[in-house]
Amino acid sequence: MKRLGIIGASGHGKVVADIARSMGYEEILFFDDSEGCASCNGYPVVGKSADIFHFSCEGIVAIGNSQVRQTLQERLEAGGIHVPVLIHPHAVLAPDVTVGAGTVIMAGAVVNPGSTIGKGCIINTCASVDHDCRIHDYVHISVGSHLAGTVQVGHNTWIGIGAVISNNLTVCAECMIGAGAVVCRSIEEKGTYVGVPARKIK
Ligand SMILES: CC(=O)SCCNC(=O)CCNC(=O)[C@H](O)C(C)(C)COP(=O)(O)OP(=O)(O)OC[C@H]1O[C@@H](n2cnc3c(N)ncnc32)[C@H](O)[C@@H]1OP(=O)(O)O
Repeated sequence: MKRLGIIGASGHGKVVADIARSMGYEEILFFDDSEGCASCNGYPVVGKSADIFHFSCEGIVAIGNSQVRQTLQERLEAGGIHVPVLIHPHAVLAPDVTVGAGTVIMAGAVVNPGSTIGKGCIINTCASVDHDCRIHDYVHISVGSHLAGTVQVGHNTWIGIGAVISNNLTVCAECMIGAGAVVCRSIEEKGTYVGVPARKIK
């Protein structure tokens, strides 16, 4: 039986569970460290994150915070739990695209030829990653954001909802690109960037 443990009984967790169900997982169990959380979208919450090691299942982390996601995914991998890649059947990926363990690709997302997606990433609903992009580990490309061709996004960076990154640019590690921002120049210093064109605010 295909059985998946999802750490994080949140809104994001619900979407991850739905993708897993559509990929043929027959049993889905949630694990969450908050108190008093019994179920998530009809699936049972059966314990805290550390309890997953007592169950015979694959495991994935459905937590938006990239540092927490990385810590927990590394714990799963070190504990010998298989961390799958989840891709919604209505996402479109070119055949040569490589995707790292623990990455989740939502419905309507498109990833074009020559691109690589690292570990523990979220390529959210209707986001697009065009040709020859390099998305490093634990990046989140939010709902409806668009990366043109040959864009690099560094480790742990979060591209906000509806943001746009123009072609041939790099966004370095540990950045937050705000909702609706348009990045027209490479970003080489970590921080929070918003607006059109995107400028650093923090
Ligand atoms: C399925 C899903 O839900 S996926 C998740 C999608 N969610 C997102 O993408 C969230 C993106 N988050 C944002 O855009 C946030 O506003 C952030 C992270 C950029 C900034 O948040 P904070 O650090 O809390 O900044 P704060 O709200 O204090 O704003 C600071 C200033 O920047 C401005 N600002 C904040 N965000 C933006 C933005 N996206 N575009 C333009 N200006 C912005 C604010 O108006 C404020 O300006 P002021 O000082 O003149 O009043």
